[in-house]
Amino acid sequence: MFEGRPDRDSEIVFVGRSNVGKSTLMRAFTGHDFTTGQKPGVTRSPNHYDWAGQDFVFTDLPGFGFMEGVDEDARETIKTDIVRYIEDHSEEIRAGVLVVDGKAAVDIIDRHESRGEIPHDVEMFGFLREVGIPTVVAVNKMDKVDDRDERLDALCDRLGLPGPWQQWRDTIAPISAKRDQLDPLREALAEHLREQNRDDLLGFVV
Ligand SMILES: Nc1nc2c(ncn2[C@@H]2O[C@H](COP(=O)(O)OP(=O)(O)OP(=O)(O)O)[C@@H](O)[C@H]2O)c(=O)[nH]1
Ligand SMILES: [Mg+2]
Repeated sequence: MFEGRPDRDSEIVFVGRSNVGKSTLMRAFTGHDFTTGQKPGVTRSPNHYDWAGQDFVFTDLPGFGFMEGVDEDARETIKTDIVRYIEDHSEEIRAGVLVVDGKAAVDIIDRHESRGEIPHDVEMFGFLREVGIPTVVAVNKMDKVDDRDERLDALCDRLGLPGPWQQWRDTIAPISAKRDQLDPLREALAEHLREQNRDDLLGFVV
């Protein structure tokens, strides 16, 4: 199980498959240099980041799904731990950021579905919403995507959100963490905080 969470009343979590850019995003939001890597599975236990005297913490959770050199059992354990962590802290989690790779996500989802499996991203999106956590899908690596609107509409479709994607701006945020193009995500998170009357936390996301 994951230990060492700072005792904070508000939290925003980054979740997603391996190698989608969660740690890169965390660095962009906090200015702190977390380990990121070419190899999936770099982050194996949560990275927490908080500020002295502030009742808020960002958490970068380990990636799930395929990881080279990590066997099936270990992957399942990581995923179970992530689910449990989110359930245990659902009261504190003001928003969940499900990070996906904008170029690869739809193909991976379709591949799993064609095999009769539930795709990790679809499962995690449903789970976060079921637990009652306002969720933003950060569609990352958009710098690599040419057919932007088509990709985003297809992703909405797979997540059960009727298109066009533009009507889901508080849920679908196309970004490039690497290029520091994060405004759609910052705005979506700000909207969710405002809805919860937590304007006091806006400074952490915008
Ligand atoms: N092209 C592009 N690459 C990116 C972007 N964001 C992250 N990457 C790259 O994707 C790779 C994985 O990034 P990480 O931040 O380590 O991914 P992660 O989701 O934390 O991975 P795990 O810890 O394994 O779950 C790195 O090589 C990043 O530089 C982006 O917006 N565009
Ligand atoms: Mg990471």
